[in-house]
Amino acid sequence: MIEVKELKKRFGRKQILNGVSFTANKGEITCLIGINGVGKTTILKGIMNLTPMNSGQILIDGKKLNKDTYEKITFIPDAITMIPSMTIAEAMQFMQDYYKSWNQARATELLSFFKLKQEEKISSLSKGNTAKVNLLLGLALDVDYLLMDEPFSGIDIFSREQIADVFTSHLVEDRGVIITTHEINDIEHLIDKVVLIDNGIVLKEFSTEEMREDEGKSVVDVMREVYRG
Ligand SMILES: Nc1ncnc2c1ncn2[C@@H]1O[C@H](COP(=O)(O)OP(=O)(O)OP(=O)(O)O)[C@@H](O)[C@H]1O
Repeated sequence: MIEVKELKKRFGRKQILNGVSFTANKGEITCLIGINGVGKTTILKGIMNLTPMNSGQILIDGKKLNKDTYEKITFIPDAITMIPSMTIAEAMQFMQDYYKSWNQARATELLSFFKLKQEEKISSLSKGNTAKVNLLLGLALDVDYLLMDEPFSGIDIFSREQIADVFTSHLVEDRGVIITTHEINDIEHLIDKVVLIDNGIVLKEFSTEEMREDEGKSVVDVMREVYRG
């Protein structure tokens, strides 16, 4: 389980996070939602220690962040970080050389799942295929937790559907996923839990199934209530 406790973060005079707490379980997809600039990416970077927090605590399976906990998590940013002149095969080789946790069998499976050709250069890929390669490079690592920043951003509906399908496949399996997205409609049926961030705090944290069954509301219904009052 990832436990985020009372995270606070200021950029200059702007207090972005003001005591954010939530948990994300293994085997579940937890979705961070909130309007632009509310601090969703900052939270993911805080969990990875890429952005130092002013205060708060993060526990991974009960342990504070350390070298071993880092090997359990990977962060998939919203844009590919590979050199554009590389082919997909070269990018995969780079990951294999760099990460002990690289799982070549899973990478090969993801290539065919996303119908990608490994001889293609990253610079010549469509936006949708670039997003898929970006996901492939993260998903092929044998880690327990995946943090994904806006994996659906700026891509067409068919690519979005294909990317959504990976979440219900064994390629995500029993891993814990924290995802940020604006395309909630596409993935509402996949999400187990929602953490709604507003004004630097967690306004609501709920199970999508309980919300549907107990209150008959979708995630979008809850968002409308919160943002339109
Ligand atoms: N390195 C930085 N220096 C200064 N301000 C920053 C920095 N990183 C983020 N911010 C500010 O912190 C706020 C939160 O940014 P963040 O990217 O976490 O929001 P977000 O919820 O992910 O937004 P979006 O939905 O647009 O992706 C924004 O106002 C942003 O401008």
